[in-house]
Amino acid sequence: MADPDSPVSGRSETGFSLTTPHLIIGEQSPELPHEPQMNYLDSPEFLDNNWHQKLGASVELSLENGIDESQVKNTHKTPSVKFSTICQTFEQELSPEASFELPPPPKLEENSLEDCFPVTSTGVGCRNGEASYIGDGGVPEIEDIQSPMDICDSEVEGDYKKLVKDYHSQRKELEEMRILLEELRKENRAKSGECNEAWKSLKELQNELMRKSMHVGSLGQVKEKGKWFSSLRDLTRKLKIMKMEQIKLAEEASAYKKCLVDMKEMSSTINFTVNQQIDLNEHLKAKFVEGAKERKELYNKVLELKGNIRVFCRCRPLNTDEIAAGASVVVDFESAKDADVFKDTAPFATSVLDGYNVCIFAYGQTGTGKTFTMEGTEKDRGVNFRILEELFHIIRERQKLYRYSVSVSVLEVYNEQIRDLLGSGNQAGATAKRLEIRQVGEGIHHVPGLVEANVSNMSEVWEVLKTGSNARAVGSTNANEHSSRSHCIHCVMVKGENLMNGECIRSKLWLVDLAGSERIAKTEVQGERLKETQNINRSLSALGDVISALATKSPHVPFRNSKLTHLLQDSLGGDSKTLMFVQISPNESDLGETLCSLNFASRVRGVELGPAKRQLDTYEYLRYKQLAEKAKLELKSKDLQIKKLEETVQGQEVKIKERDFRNKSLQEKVKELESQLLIERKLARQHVDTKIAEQHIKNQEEHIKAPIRPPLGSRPLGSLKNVSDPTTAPVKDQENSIQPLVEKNNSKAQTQVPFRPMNEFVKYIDATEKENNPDMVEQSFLPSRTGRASICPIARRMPALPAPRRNSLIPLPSTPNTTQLPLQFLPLAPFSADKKDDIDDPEANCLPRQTPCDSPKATITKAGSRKISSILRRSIHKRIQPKSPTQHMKRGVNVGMEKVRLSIGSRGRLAQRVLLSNGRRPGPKGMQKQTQKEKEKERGWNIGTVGRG
Ligand SMILES: Nc1ncnc2c1ncn2[C@@H]1O[C@H](COP(=O)(O)OP(=O)(O)OP(=O)(O)O)[C@@H](O)[C@H]1O
Repeated sequence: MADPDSPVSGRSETGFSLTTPHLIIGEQSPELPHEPQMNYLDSPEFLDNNWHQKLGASVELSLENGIDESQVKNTHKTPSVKFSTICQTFEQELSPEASFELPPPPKLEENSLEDCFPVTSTGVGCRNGEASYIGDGGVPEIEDIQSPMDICDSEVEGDYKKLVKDYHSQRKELEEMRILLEELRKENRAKSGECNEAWKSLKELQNELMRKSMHVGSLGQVKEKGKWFSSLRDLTRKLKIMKMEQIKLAEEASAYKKCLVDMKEMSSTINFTVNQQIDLNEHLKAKFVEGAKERKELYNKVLELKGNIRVFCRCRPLNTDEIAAGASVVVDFESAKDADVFKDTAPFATSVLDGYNVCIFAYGQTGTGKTFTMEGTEKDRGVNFRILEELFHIIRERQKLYRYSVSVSVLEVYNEQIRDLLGSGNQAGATAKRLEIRQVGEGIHHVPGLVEANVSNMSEVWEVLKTGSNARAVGSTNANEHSSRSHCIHCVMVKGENLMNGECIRSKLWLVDLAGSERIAKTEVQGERLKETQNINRSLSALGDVISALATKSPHVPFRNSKLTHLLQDSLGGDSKTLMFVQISPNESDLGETLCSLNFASRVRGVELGPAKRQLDTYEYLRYKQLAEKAKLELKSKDLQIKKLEETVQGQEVKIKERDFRNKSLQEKVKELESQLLIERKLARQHVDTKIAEQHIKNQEEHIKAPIRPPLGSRPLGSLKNVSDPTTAPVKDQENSIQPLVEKNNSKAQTQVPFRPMNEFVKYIDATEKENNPDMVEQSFLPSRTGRASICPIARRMPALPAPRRNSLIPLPSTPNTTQLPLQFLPLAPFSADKKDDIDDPEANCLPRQTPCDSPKATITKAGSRKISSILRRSIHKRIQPKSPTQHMKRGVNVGMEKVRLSIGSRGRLAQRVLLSNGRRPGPKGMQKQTQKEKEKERGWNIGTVGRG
């Protein structure tokens, strides 16, 4: 509703309202003289004069945009409605809400004629030159007038009668005019009601149009379309990234596949070759092992046949002292002269390297040559050197098949004490370290802290042997005596590994130079020497006991009865080989000792140790077993790694397949979205095109069907006779009424406003690329695509601003741009009741002459107005959305239809409303923030309120 305080809407001088349909009262009031040369404002002739160009402003009316109040204030003049001063002059300021009602005619005074026409000599005249109503009773009839003979002559009488006659005629005409005026009032009331109804309907139409527009906008889903495009771009970008990743993964997978195939081929080839070699080696190994085993068995069988405890008796020759003393030789055997003792000793070296424990010791009386046999001299090497030499010789021979390590320890047992001859305690002044025997395993005894000198060649062996011999001599002032009262033991420890089958052995070679076995009674020693002799005899007796136990296969062997037997436990048992040298003296004086030694040798010789047992190195065996298990675990881990690698490759392949599937699904989704978008767009275009085409057709039909209502008030009161003349008046009026203004103007509109078909716009927006390209904004058709028309009474030429893109299909606000509008849509000229002012005003000549109210063509106008009203009602009831503006005029009532601008071609961008009237371009948010009052003003009617400036 209009603001009642507004001077325009509340107290409009024209009686028009911004929000209500208005009535236009023609310029020709009854008292105005008829000027045939003046044209009506809305006549085609007048329009041809381009009078609107002289007008200062025009306002375009539409439902969506009203006229700014300030603009209305400044740009129009509101005429007042005036009727003839003869009849009545009034200025009625009509309220915008109230219907247009003419004020009631003034009551005629019955006696006014007498006042107006006093019976004087001057006759009837007008007061102040204005006509007055004369009552019926106050007007004398011609017959009733008495001729004043004294004051009037015949000439005056004639004038008087003529005046009376004119008075009567004018009185009749006045009555007719009153009747006509009453009819017009009634018709005015009816039209006002219709206009109100039409206004209400138009408001409903406006709301409906807004809903439709919003619906169309929602159909387009313009906002969502932007989101869709952004989502499409994101999806496209993600798709590209995923495609790149897919390509990389595919390349990696193919490389993995190739590598895997190559690796498989290589591994299969290598495995085949390795398997072949393994089979061959296994075959050779088996053969070799069988051969070696056979050799060992045969060799061991030979040794067994010879006896595991072999006893050699060696008799030294008489020395120079004995020869000088004339000692006799009691021992005589041919082999005693054979010095080649070591020939049968060398095979024990092979047994040591094969893993057998060997014990070689020399037993005999003091000075019989035990040390000479075991150690020898530099020119004549003893058993120790020779057997070690033989040992390293065999090692060299077996170096391709076996790997050996040899270490040598030198110790002595003196008075039942073990002494390390290679240790630091053997130096002068040093305290000898006491060593103990420990059993570290089943049948394995070890002396903790005993120095083990690693040797790899005979020079090293010789150095070790020499060191031990020197250490043994340091401990006594008399080296010969000391050596006779202690057991000197060389322990050669051999560790061997069979390189073919990994078999390891750990064996010992005991080389023992025993103390002299003299009888105590013979030596008659006392004190410390007796103690030494007792210890020596005890140890030798223990050795005899052990050998006796072994010979009798006693379950208990007393190895621990002495340090000597305890040390030699590993090599005196049934698992070892033993060689004993029995040293005897050939001197007759030593015969008893020689017999004792031979008896002892006889007992040892009779011992059957049984088959020897190989000393396998269980430690190395366990170690290699652990290594084998570790290798198996590593092999399993490698297999697991290979399996994991294969699983990884398979997983990558699965991922690639999943990504391929995902890419395909995304591509299909993108295609679906694009197709859906195109369909939505086409539907929106078709909908809008259909609406536009329907509205255009209906508007054309309405313009064709709507007859023009003859203007009212085109004649003065005095021209009533022309009305009565049916032969002349209709001819002239026919010129204005035959061709409706709307129709004429519509023909011009068709030439001036070529409504472009929407297909022209659609062809620019079909390309999807242009949708996404913001730079591709339509340019050429934007100013003309508006297709807007105005029903404003006055148009003003304004340069057309380039229409920006729209965000929606919401109808745009109106614009005063009328450069391309058809003339029937141009605003009407303002009505001015003041004729003088209008005449003086040069622009007033351009104003239309409205149909006077007293026009004899009132009946025709009424019929035309009824037709227009019926059309209007039908159009309202049909709720047609008027796109093209229409103009309906009926007896000064100018009913304008809103125009709707529908613009399409957002092409994927948010459309924007275009406000051409004031250059504003409010966005959707700005439009929403408008107050209801402003919306009503903008969407309201503003007919006749513009262009007056
Ligand atoms: N077969 C032999 N040929 C020549 N000389 C020998 C032989 N055997 C021993 N002799 C000489 O006999 C002497 C004594 O020898 P030897 O020291 O080896 O005897 P022994 O038994 O070790 O004495 P002891 O018990 O005191 O150690 C040495 O001078 C040595 O040269």
